Amino acid sequence: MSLLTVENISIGFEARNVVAGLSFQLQPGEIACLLGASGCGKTTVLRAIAGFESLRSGSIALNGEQVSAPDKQIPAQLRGVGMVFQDYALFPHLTVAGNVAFGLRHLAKSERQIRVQQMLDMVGLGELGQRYVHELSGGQQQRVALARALAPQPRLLLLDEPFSNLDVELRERLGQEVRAILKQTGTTAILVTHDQREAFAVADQIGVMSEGRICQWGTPYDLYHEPADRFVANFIGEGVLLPARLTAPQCIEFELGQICRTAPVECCVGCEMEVLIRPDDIQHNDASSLKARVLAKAFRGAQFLYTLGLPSGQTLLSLVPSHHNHAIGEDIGIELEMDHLIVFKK
Ligand SMILES: Nc1ncnc2c1ncn2[C@@H]1O[C@H](COP(=O)(O)OP(=O)(O)OP(=O)(O)O)[C@@H](O)[C@H]1O
Repeated sequence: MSLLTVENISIGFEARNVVAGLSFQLQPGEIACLLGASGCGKTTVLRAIAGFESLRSGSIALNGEQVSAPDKQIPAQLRGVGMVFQDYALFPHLTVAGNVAFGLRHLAKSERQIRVQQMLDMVGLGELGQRYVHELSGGQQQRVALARALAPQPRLLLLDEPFSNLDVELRERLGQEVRAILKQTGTTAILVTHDQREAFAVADQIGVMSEGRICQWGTPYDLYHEPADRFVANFIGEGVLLPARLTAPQCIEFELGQICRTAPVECCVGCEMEVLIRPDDIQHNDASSLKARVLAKAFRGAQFLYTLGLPSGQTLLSLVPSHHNHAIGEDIGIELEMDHLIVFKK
């Protein structure tokens, strides 16, 4: 049985619907992410699952038990759902251990102390239980918030932009750490974020959201390599869409040449389409007769991300090992190496 079933929910404020007919399911132990631009309704969905927003239509069930429907709302404190907020919402007047113990008042003192220490050890703060929150770094505070939310062993953990106050590098590292902790404890969780690197680091399944709907639900790999539409293709990863045409039942021709493979759209010979070219589809090869001009370059450590101009005026992106350091304005040889063919009908 699914741990969480969100079925066709709509949520609105006054005349406006901000979530419209949204559905998804989570299996026990699964980590999902709702990913989307600011204002698309991610937090509203999370709040509805927690029990803080009412539904206009649809239903939410936890372990098969309906907890939300238009005429029903089980109170938040009875749902067994934990939350980690963007600002951590830690209590400044309590020690780290006091914060983690907050949701454990139902346990006997000795049992509570053992659980608090286990949680702090798990998040790598075993020695810091007696510190106060202001004596910790942002990353340490984030871990206290996680330990506090996990301590009562919620059946579902909701994380609302939990890394947004941290710098980019720390975000990715903590994202991986949080994933490891959730997996270790078998916790089912939903992360809400607008940052796809964070989503990729943490989630098993991602729902890409736009205007209160889920456009595509899938693994990070599938979203990147098999985006369902132009919106997801543009939102996930980098890339450009180039004009193309079907020249034979299984051959697509465009400015960089011809690819003969079954196109993942129904289309007649002669039909116009667009092909998605990711930076990793374009290999640098000095010996290639296909040339493109370096228009811009961004150093990414091991690689450069080159923006390349084609003779038609179209631009491309290419990830090239950074020992190939070419100047802006230089023409370089490129070749196409595509494992995944992604096309959209015009
Ligand atoms: N209590 C409320 N009253 C009226 N409108 C609201 C309320 N809460 C949210 N909204 C509106 O609903 C829409 C979705 O908000 P929500 O916070 O769910 O988006 P989000 O995707 O989480 O955005 P962000 O990443 O900026 O937090 C926004 O347009 C927001 O202004």
